[in-house]
Amino acid sequence: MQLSEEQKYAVAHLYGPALVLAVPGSGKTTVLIHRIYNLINSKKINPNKILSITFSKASALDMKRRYQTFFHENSTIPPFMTIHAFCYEIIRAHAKKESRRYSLIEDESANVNKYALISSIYKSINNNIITEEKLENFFSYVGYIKNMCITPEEFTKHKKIDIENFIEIFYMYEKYKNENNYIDFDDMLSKTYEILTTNNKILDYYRQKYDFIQLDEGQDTSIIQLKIINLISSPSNNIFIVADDDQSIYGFRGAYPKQLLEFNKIYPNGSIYYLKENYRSSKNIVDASYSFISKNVNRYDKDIFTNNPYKSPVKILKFKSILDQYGFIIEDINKNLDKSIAILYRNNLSSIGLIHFLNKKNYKFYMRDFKLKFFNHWLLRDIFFFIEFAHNPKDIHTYSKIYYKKKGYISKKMVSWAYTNTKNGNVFSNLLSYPGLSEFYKTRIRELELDFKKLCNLPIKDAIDYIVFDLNYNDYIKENCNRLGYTYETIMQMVFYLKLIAENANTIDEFRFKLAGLENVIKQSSQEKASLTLSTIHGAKGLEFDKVIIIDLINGQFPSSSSIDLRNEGSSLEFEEERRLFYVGMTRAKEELVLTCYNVLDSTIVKQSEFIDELYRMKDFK
Ligand SMILES: Nc1ncnc2c1ncn2[C@@H]1O[C@H](COP(=O)(O)OP(=O)(O)OP(=O)(O)O)[C@@H](O)[C@H]1O
Repeated sequence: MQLSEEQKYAVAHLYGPALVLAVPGSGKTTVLIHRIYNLINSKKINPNKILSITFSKASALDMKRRYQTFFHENSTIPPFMTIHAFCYEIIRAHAKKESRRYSLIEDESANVNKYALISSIYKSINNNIITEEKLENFFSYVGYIKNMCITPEEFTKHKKIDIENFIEIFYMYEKYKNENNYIDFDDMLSKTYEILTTNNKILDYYRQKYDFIQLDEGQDTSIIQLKIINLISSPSNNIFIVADDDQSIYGFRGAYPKQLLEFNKIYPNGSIYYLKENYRSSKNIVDASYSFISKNVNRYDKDIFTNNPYKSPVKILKFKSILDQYGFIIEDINKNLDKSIAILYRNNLSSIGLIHFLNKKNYKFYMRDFKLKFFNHWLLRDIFFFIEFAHNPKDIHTYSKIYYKKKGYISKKMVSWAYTNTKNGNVFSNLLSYPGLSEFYKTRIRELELDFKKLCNLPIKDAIDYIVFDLNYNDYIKENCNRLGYTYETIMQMVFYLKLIAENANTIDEFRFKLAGLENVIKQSSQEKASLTLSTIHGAKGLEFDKVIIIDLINGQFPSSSSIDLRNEGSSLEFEEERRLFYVGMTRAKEELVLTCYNVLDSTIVKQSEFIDELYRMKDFK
């Protein structure tokens, strides 16, 4: 590969701080690995003295692989590490000196893990069980606080928090960890910073260990991360950062690209290099994505160009239904078997229906960063409870989990009565013997019994509809989804996927079997070597494909409903991050980019993404 003049200029940078501000596909990673090679081969620097810090484990491996393939290098490979791995090394070195041992509490299977710990602290303070969503939010807030170097009090001043007594729980969590030598991922950063600022010996050791530090994806570096890197690279300040502020997509975790804009304040003598040429994408894709991102207000304006030719126009396809969208994808994959294709989406959930379809047609795919939350979701558990109870109406235990989630006017008192007064009959006959029951209630209970008898005989797909709409589980969803951390639309999307999977399943065991099969396919797909990749856009950061299809472009999904609400209230930070995410998705494509949406999900009419409206207004995509 022949480096361009602007790339050569950056690669040749030797001493002192440097920031490379670059556009997508301009060779940031390429420059990083060439610079290492240059330092080692032309400047005879010891490879072990050049540390490259990446954002994720996957990119550390990717960069190492690219370095080896590019230079056929089998001698000493310089270190490529995530910031967390680097920090953990420092913590362990410090612990050894102090004869202490820290245990990591990230692993869910460990005896003491952060999830179990917070669940128990939450219960002791709020006398209530924390939901999975709140638990996830809790750690996301903690991550933000630690990465931004702020206090929980400062954090809650500006953020609406859905966790009761958050500050108290935060401090109890910190205290417990400190007293018992436990750390989580976020502590790796704060603890490292604490060690480096209080222990000169360790600081000096690491300053001497590395003469050059390179930082990839600088736009997603948080305040604490940059502080650590600044400390280690000082006083020589041989720090080389590559970044694109338009690709900053981890603001919710504390990424702080603004500090790049202040680079010259931190390092008045620092050099700034610009990489403006996109080598990856066709001219159509570069033009469309550039016009799109220019809508963001909070950004560096920069020139972007490509010498690549025009290829297929960017396509926007609107289907009648989500099923038509899947149909198109299958057809399209068949036509492009020789290409690398990525199907990208905003939320992990989007993959469920698609995987079901691909699996039915025996397509192999590689999947990145899937979380198996869907298969453990409360919606699924509730639906199983309903069907199981329909088959065993004597099972008061199961009934007690659903009686308040459906129509029927059954009170807690009545259920407790049925618990203790189990004659031999089913739950309904026990309920009917509740003392002083009026005719009104008796009629309702008899109706309910008939409802469950009917449910018992339905194929699973119809049973799901019957539970949601005839037994009014829908009302429970509407009233509770926000409290449980979901939009109503998301839950309805899940209901739809469950019905897709349940097709042709007549018994609950068949349904379980299908779900387990799908879960298995997903687990295996992370090991598959296939030309088709399925990924969230977050997971596809840094990658490239011949063809990219971004699916499910529905307003409320992408951009997310919370970002739209906040934008409408006057705060557009989150909305701009959604736009950057969309931009990252668009710029993964080399030759072809297809954006798809639909009118109807199940029987509900949905609205296409505002981003599609924006693109339509900018260009003629027909
Ligand atoms: N000088 C060059 N000539 C030809 N191809 C190049 C050149 N520099 C980089 N490329 C190619 O352009 C593509 C993008 O490069 P790279 O992945 O390094 O970009 P990037 O800036 O890190 O991308 P992004 O930030 O969008 O993930 C790769 O396929 C790379 O091989």
